[in-house]
Amino acid sequence: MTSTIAPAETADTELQDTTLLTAENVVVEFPSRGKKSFRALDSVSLDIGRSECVGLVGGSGSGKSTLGKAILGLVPVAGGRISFAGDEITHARGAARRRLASSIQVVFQDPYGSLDPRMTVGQVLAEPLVASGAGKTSARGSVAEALDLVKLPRGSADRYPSEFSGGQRQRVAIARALVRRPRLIICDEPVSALDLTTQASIVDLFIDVQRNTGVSYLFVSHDLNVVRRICHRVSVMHKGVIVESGDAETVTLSPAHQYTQRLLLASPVADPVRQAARRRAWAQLRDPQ
Ligand SMILES: Nc1ncnc2c1ncn2[C@@H]1O[C@H](COP(=O)(O)OP(=O)(O)OP(=O)(O)O)[C@@H](O)[C@H]1O
Repeated sequence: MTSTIAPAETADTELQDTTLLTAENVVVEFPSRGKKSFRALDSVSLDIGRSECVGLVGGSGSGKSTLGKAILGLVPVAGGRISFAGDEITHARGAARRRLASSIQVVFQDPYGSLDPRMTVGQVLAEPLVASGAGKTSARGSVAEALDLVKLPRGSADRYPSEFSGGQRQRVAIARALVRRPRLIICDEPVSALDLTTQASIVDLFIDVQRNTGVSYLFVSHDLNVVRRICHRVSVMHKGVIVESGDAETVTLSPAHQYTQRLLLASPVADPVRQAARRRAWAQLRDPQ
């Protein structure tokens, strides 16, 4: 499907640079009662190219969401540097952060909790546009384009979130992220709350949206099978540190780090390729090089 929603304009100076986001040695610490502060991110480095999907996998509490929040300016960064489209945004606040809000969007795990039940889908989607000064006609056009992109009928704009299934609500949440034409979407476990069939259709949707708009994703997940399907590259986090990075196929099927091998063994297995990868992971854990 071809959409009229194009990626946001790029400045001439950026055209040579294919990197959209860079995190260098990022440190995030949280206060910890009675002890010295708890380091949730310890010198984390990662980059995301234009139109690229980079996966961030790891177990619960490994720091995946914290990196997303650091990029969004939702937690203070105690060390290191984050740049977006050539500009440093590590400590961006106020007007600078508000300008970034149209370029960096987020889709959360919970399609039930993330939509206001009192607003129609059209109102949910138009709200950020109207708040940033768009006229009603232009907002209506952008809402229709966003609904097209997520393959929901345009008539969905007049309905309430409660009238939709979990997968359809996640489509609405993706449309809300797209409506301001972002260049990067932080997808924080966006399919984890969905059943397997719906998961597959939403992953396919993310892939289609990327093809149609050129948007980049930081795709946070604990599921190696999901990131192998959608991501170009993957980084693996454990206890606030990136322990392994590489192309998605290699990291998810032939991981080098013991922690990733354990994640692979913990993931459900259905097809022969994954079964072979699991056998290799078992062999490596038993007999490390
Ligand atoms: N605001 C906060 N205050 C104190 N500790 C926090 C805060 N936010 C996160 N943490 C801690 O930082 C660590 C990393 O949390 P984070 O939510 O980034 O993990 P995660 O990998 O996204 O886990 P999950 O998959 O369970 O969401 C955890 O130990 C968590 O308890």
